Amino acid sequence: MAILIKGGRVIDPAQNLDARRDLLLEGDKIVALEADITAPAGARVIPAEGKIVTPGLIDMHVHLREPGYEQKETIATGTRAAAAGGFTAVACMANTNPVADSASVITFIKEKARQEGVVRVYPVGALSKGLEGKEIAEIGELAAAGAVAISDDGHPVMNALVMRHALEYAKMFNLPVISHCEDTDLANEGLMHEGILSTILGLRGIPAAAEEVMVARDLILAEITGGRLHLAHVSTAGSVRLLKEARMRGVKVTAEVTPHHLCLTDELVQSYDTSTKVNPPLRPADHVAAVVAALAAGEIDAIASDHAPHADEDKDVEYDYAPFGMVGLETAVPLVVTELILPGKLTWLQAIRAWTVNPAWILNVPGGNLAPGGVADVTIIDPELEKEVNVNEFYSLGHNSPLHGRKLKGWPVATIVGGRIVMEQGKVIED
Ligand SMILES: NC(=O)N[C@@H](CC(=O)O)C(=O)O
Repeated sequence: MAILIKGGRVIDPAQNLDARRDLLLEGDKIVALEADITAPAGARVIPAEGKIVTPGLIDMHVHLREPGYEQKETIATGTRAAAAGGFTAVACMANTNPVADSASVITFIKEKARQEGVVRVYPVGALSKGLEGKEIAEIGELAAAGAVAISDDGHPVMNALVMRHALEYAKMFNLPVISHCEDTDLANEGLMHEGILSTILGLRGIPAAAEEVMVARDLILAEITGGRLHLAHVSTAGSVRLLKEARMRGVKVTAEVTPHHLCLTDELVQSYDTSTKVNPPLRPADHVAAVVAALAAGEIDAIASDHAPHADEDKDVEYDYAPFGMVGLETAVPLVVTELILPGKLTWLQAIRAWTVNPAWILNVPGGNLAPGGVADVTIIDPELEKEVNVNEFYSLGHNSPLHGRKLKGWPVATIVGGRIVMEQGKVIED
C-alpha cells in the first residue's frame, strides 16, 4: 500500500532539511520527498499540516527485560511502548536473564521481536560473560548473530584490562562498546546525586566523580586501542568537558544523554518517589545545563531514553530498597519538546538529529533519514498537542515515571515502520 504524508513540516537532519514537503511511501520504502506530490490511485493520504514529519525515531538504549524479567516488560509490551512514543526502532540492553552474552539469546530476542514486536529491535550483546566484568564475551559470535553493539550496561566494567580487551575485540567487528560509566567504589551504594540535597534528605550520595573517573578511563582506553567507545547516559558537566577534549584530539567516541538528565533535576527526589531513583542519578541544574549545551553543540550525539521498566511491587518499597530506573519511551518526545524545544534551548533539527541520523550511524542500522530508496520508517509529531502523562495508560508494564500527572506538549501522533502504520493518535494498531 502507498501512503502519502501531505503538507507536513519535514525535518530530516541527514539532509539538513526543515521545510514543508510531501512524503510518499510505497511498500516498505520511501519513494519520494517533494514540495507537491499527487496521491497515486489507492494511496492512503495522511494530512500533516501543522505537524512535524521526521525519519523514524531510534532509541538506542532501552531495557526490554525479556528473556527473564517478563513481569517488568516484554518484547511485545516494550515495542508497543516504543511505537506509542514515536519510536520505530530500539536497541535493547543485555541485562536480561539469561544475559545476552551468547548467539542463542541474541537470536531469541530477534526472533521474538519478529513475531511479537511492532518496531525494529536491535539487540546489544553483553561485553563480559554473565555481565560479571571478568572475562570478555564471545564478541565475534554476538556480532555474527546480529548484535549491533556490546555493553555491560547496568554493570559497570570495573576492570580496566577487560574494558581494554573489549574495545580491541569489538573494533575487529566495527561494533561500538557502550559504556555505563560508574566507579562502583566511588558510588558507594549511593541513592541519589551527592550534594546539598542528599545531605538535607539524608540519602547517601553518588558523587559526579563516580561517573567522571570512568569517562576519563574509558576515553584513555579508547585512545590507546582505537576502538569505538560510546558513552551511555552522560549526566555531568565534568563528563562533558572530558568528552569534548577527547573529541578534539580525535578519539573515536560518541555519547548519548537521556531526556530525564536533560529535563529533570535532583530536586524531584525530595518527594522520595522511588521513580526518581535512577542510574546515573538526577543531577542539579548546573549539570543539566551542561548536558543540554553539549547536545545543542553536537558534542553529545544522541538522545536515548534508558527506558528501565520495573514492576510496581519492585518500586513500591522504601527509597533504599528500590531498584534504579525509570521508564522513558512513552514520554521522551513530549518531555524534550516541552522542556527544551518550545523554550528555545534546543532546535527541532538538533533534537531530531539526536534521535535519527546519529543513532543510525552509531549502530550502523537502516533508517535515520528520509532519502528516497530508504526504509519507510517515519514519525509524525503534533507540536501543539497537549496531554497529561498518565502512567496507567502506558503500553509499558513499567509505571515508574516521575512525570505522572505532568502536562506535556508535542506528542507523537503516528509511527510508521517499514511502510506499516503501527501507531495513530497514541494508539498502537494491531493487525
Ligand atoms: N538506568 C537504570 O537506572 N537502570 C538500569 C540499569 C542501570 O543502568 O543501572 C536497569 O536495567 O534498570
